[in-house]
Amino acid sequence: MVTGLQIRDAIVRYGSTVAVDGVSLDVQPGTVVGLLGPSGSGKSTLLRAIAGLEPLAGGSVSWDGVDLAPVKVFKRNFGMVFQDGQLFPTMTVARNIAYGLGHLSKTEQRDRVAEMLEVVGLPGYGDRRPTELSGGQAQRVALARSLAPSPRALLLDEPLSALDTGLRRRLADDLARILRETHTTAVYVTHDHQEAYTIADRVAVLVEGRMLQLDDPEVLRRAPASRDVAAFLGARAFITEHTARELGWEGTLTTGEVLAVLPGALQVADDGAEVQVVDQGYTVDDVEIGVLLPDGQRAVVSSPERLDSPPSGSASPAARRSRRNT
Ligand SMILES: Nc1ncnc2c1ncn2[C@@H]1O[C@H](COP(=O)(O)OP(=O)(O)OP(=O)(O)O)[C@@H](O)[C@H]1O
Repeated sequence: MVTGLQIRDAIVRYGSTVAVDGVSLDVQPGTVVGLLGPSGSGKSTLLRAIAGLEPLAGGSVSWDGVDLAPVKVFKRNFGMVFQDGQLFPTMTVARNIAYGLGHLSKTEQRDRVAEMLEVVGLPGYGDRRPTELSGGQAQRVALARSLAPSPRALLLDEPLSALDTGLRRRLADDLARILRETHTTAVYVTHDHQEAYTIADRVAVLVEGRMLQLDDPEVLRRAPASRDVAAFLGARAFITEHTARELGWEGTLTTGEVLAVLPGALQVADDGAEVQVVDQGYTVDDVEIGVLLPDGQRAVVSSPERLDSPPSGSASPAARRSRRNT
């Protein structure tokens, strides 16, 4: 029997714009699928179509094999969390979380609110107003409010994007843990690769309304299905087996395959190949050293520190494979 969410050949149009162009994917119960793609790639539109907020021009959205087309938004039993949690400003945190719990008794509501505050790490915050919360706390409350009525799935649209980078990383870890511990079925929209890899069991890469690949993060990084996917994942250089071997790589490629050099794929090593260093710059995590590969392409080598005298760096390749060539 088919279980969970099924999207088949979904098409959403705004006038002449095809925002979602024939996307099919399944979300198994208790798993999280990330929708990752650049701005305007159709992520939010697909999420809204799943929620029933945008009509499909073609295809279907089903739950447990039942077509949801005739089911109204509020009857679909999906929870939603947006970039700005949209808490009711005049209600306390507790009343916000209890909002969808009208079918329970007052005592049951109180217990559920306390349980949800515990889950999102904010026990004792029930009497506060949304204005008395930090951005991160407000998003946790929004999550608690969406989870409280036990929706069959949660649809999250860039829920962390209004937060600063450090908080974002921490909350992404928390969110991943909460979704797993509560066995929540979820679709998670983001344009942040790291966030998608942290939170989602499988990640769908959307570009211009089309789904280019759906895989777990490890497979996406190791074997992007095309140059477009690899480029979106950060590859700037695509090298042949010959060049890869000059860099010390020992694998083999089949005809037509090239290696996509993803961020972090090349590292400084004493016994690596010699390459010309063209520039160096700091990132939050490490130093990025711009180098010229033997075939003249520019690539970036990650290093914990700057090279003091960089006449020739050396790079040990761990480049990732792109299955398709041009
Ligand atoms: N209400 C609308 N009316 C007309 N066109 C729209 C509307 N909403 C989105 N679009 C268009 O549909 C396409 C997909 O937009 P969508 O918001 O789904 O992308 P996205 O991947 O979520 O982008 P972002 O990451 O910037 O939020 C874009 O070309 C956008 O301009």
